[in-house]
Amino acid sequence: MREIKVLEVIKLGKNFGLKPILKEIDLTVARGERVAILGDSGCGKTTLLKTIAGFYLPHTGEIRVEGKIISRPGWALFPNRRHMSMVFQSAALFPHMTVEENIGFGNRKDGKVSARVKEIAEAFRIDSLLKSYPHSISGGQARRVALARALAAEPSYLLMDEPFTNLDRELKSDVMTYVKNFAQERNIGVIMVTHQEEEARYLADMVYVMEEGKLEVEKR
Ligand SMILES: Nc1ncnc2c1ncn2[C@@H]1O[C@H](COP(=O)(O)OP(=O)(O)OP(=O)(O)O)[C@@H](O)[C@H]1O
Repeated sequence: MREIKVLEVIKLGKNFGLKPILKEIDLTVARGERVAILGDSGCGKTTLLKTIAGFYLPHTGEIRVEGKIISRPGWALFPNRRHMSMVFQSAALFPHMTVEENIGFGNRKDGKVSARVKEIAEAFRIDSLLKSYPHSISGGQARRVALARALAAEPSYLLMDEPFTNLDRELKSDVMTYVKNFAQERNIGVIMVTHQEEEARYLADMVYVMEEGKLEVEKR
């Protein structure tokens, strides 16, 4: 049988307490495809990404990667076994590690990885910070380190929660172009959550809109 290289979210539901946050979400993202999700604050975008990444269990439905179930009610494959990288809204760097160690985290310390870390750090203009610790860098720099860490792992799927906020215009454009090319060249499936329509249209092949826990293809 032909291998299906696709991430499938099927009728996914998630509650916090009694409140339904995600309602029967269906979403398919193939390797090499880029999807953006637009939506107002509080509609459930972060909850969806964290459920796909394996940090939350769904209440209904399931998530499959290449045909295999990775999340269903009562069971989820560990986040670090999913070949996914998640860029959190808060950057979430490891405070006791240098920028270089943060970016290289999760990779074997071979020459290939250090060359990749160096290349990404240069592209994101954080190469002068490699020996610094997260407490001594700015919010925009921390966000670029978080993005660099996610790319350096060369995931099959990249999940990004508002990844380009805090970056000035010129830098944002360079970083977005680099992420887009990186994903394209390596056949990485991307799901990005954002409030910015411009970012969504630039990065993604397909834009969805989320409203009160429901996901629909954007109607233009
Ligand atoms: N851990 C949690 N426990 C209880 N309620 C939560 C939790 N996380 C999120 N919520 C609630 O779920 C709803 C959706 O939150 P979520 O963070 O997914 O929204 P969002 O669309 O990502 O918002 P924003 O754009 O502001 O980041 C909100 O009402 C939020 O208060």
